[in-house]
Amino acid sequence: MAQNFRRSVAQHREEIRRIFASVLAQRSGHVTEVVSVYDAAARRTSQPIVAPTSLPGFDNSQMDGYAVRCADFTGESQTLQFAPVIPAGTAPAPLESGFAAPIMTGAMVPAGADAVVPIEAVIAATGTDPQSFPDFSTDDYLAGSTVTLPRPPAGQFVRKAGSDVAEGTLVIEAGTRLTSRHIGLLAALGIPEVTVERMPQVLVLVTGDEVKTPGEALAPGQIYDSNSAFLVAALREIGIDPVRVSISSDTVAEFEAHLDAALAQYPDALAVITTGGISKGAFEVVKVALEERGIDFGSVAMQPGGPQGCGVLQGADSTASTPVALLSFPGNPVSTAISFEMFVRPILVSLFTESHAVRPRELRDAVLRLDGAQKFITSPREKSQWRRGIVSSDSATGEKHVRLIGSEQSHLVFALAQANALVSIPESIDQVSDGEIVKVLMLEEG
Ligand SMILES: Nc1nc2c(c(=O)[nH]1)N[C@H]1C(S)=C(S)[C@@H](COP(=O)(O)OP(=O)(O)OC[C@H]3O[C@@H](n4cnc5c(N)ncnc54)[C@H](O)[C@@H]3O)O[C@H]1N2
Ligand code: MOO
Repeated sequence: MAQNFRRSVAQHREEIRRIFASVLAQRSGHVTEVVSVYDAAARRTSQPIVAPTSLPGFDNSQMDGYAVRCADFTGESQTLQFAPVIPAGTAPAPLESGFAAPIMTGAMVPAGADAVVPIEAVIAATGTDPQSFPDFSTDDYLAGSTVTLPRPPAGQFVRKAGSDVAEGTLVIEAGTRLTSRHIGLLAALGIPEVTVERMPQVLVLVTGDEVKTPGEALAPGQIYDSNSAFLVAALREIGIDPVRVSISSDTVAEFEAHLDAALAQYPDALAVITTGGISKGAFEVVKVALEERGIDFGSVAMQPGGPQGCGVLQGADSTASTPVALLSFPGNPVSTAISFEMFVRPILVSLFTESHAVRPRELRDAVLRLDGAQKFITSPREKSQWRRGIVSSDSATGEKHVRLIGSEQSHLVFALAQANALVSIPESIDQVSDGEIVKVLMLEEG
């Protein structure tokens, strides 16, 4: 039976955590997918990766210089004839005794050569610049020219095949979260694709007769849908795979049709987030449709974002073959954004990502700086209020200050976009004065 709850933010967050845990517990293992190495950063490998080749793949030069045979050196230096130049990316002929082959960094060391003498070490012959190579545009330099080089230790500046990775080495274990450094290694090994765990899919379904997609023409009374754009972007930021379902009108049948079609199309979806249609109006489509399916609606002592719904959509009541978490957020854009910060980000980050880039954000202290003559702000007692703020650091003391931007109203998308923090005014407090320390939740690192 659906319930009308009243909860604190912490209680509602725990309820949503429990919902995700129960949905996950009813799924078997990870679904995997193959992705291009270029798209694999931050993904978790589902198979061990073994080097298909050695790195380097062939002996190559670490320096621009001359490939030589050490055995040719009878004294501390040796004058040698020019062999043809070896640019990177070519397969050289074996180096004959008595010759030195000009060789570029990364070029294959020819058979027979066992050291490279860098160009800087060339011993000057009268009237020559030892620091530069001859003109390779014609073969003239091959005609009887010589170069005098100091004796190198065997192996000098030769990067041996396999000295980095030997073919067959286990380079990345299953279950590794791929960093950019892993991605570079995979590409170096010539691996174009990797099998990774599929990130959970979250379906985003917004409602409202008045809500249109940017790019469409607006009739009087209509507005653009910003909630789905926000949610898709916010989910992507934490590595979740969002699916924007088309906008539903405020009719129950249409909402149900959209929901069921989306669940059928994405049978592995972990969750659905809806926005709008859950408060006290005459057309609360989401609430009406989902209460029938066992989703609870009620209020959380929070502003914005008071009206909330959550639960598990069970297969028996919908086309969902596996249980799906369902979260319903209020339609106001700032209410949706703050609901995401409170009830989605911390839970999905802790369940699915370990990257420090998306760590759950922590509350920090900042000194409230009110504008002008304003001495204090008020907040409804018994509600956790989240105001939008801009936090900056005092350049001399390093102390953090926060200035409020916009009011407490939940339609102010410009103020939200300008904010870099949410300012907490807890349930127990109904007034905060200029200069008091408040807790801030940073929306951007800094
Ligand atoms: N009599 C009462 N009225 C309202 C109450 C209340 O307690 N008593 N609560 C208010 C609060 S708080 C909120 S929040 C909203 C929640 O309403 P709904 O979730 O039912 O959302 P809607 O009515 O559908 O829309 C609210 C608001 O947001 C705009 N909206 C909706 N969807 C989008 C979207 N995708 N992108 C951008 N903006 C959207 C919509 O046009 C409305 O302006 O209820 C209050 N009312
Ligand atoms: O709670 Mo509503 O979410 O303030 O605007």
